[in-house]
Amino acid sequence: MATTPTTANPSGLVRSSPSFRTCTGGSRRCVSSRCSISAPSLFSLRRIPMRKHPMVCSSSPAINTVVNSAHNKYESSGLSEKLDSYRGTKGESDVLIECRDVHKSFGNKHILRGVSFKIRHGEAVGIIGPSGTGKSTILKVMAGLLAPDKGDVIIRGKKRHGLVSDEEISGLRIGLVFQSAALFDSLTVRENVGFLLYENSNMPEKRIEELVTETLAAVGLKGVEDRMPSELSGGMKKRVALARSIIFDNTKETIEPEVILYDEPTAGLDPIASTVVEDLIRSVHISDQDALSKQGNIASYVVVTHQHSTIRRAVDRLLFLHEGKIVWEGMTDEFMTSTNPIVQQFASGSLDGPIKYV
Ligand SMILES: Nc1ncnc2c1ncn2[C@@H]1O[C@H](COP(=O)(O)OP(=O)(O)OP(=O)(O)O)[C@@H](O)[C@H]1O
Repeated sequence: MATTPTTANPSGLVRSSPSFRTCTGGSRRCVSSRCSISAPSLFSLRRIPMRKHPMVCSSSPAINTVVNSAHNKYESSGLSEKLDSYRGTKGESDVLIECRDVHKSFGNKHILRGVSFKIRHGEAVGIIGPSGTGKSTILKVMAGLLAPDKGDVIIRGKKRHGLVSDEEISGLRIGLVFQSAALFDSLTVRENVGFLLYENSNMPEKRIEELVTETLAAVGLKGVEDRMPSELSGGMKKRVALARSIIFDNTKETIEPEVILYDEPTAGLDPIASTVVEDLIRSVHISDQDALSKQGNIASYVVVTHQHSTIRRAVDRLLFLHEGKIVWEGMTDEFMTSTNPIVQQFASGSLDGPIKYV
């Protein structure tokens, strides 16, 4: 991806639920697009030894957090509605995240130019498109790491103002799993996976340890709790990152649904390791069962990917992003037979067609 985070920037820990917040009250948030952890929150860690505290993102380039509060008309292309009627789900009650006419620029580069779509409860959605077209950017906007310059992000019917914060609308947890896995190098696998619980929950350490072991087993990893990230293969790191994103405080009275956003989860893996990760992504979804034969608890997920195998195995519906807009959307099986020239060129990998590489 264009913005691979360093291991010091655990972007995969973004959560939108107060119970999982990464920022504690009054602390200065690091607003780097790669980091959602506030320095004081890290330094106030109670249960991870001080000497092991991960380096905090030191650069915090200001992000333009101005949200145009004027009502932006939803410039629907009509595609969402077509799909809604196709799937017989016209209601709004199952929409967990909606991006409505989202625009985002970096300097004079206009990356997102009016992106609109909805993620519904139970969906497995892929975002595909040429390099540099803004796929990672839209994931960060959905996660609340970047604020749109214009347009809205609506979480379960409520507009999010600015970046994800302590005051984030409760009712939905959002996990973001970065391509690089973004594990803390100086922490063990156990500490990485249990990080947010050690920091933010009142769960006894013993219970967190058990939960970490259980969650690692759910992603097919056993006996790696005491290993350091440097002792893991690339595929194992991705599975640890996945475990970190699905672990949650199950002692709470109310457990909100969770959406996970995966940024190129199979990039850099061999075909078999890719299959393992693709199947894991499916297995933690509510429609499936994890490695412990327990029903998954992830309500919906969104995967940014370039890999055909990931599209085939892990995704039901696709959004095609090109030049900052959704130019096509459809079910996965419609992708290869689409007559849309942009889709055809992308699917075939041809140099000839509307997509120009400079
Ligand atoms: N924080 C940032 N500051 C400046 N430019 C950025 C920032 N984040 C992304 N960009 C630029 O925005 C564009 C889109 O980046 P993004 O990573 O979203 O693309 P992508 O579609 O995910 O690409 P790829 O498929 O190659 O990973 C790129 O030109 C990138 O350099």
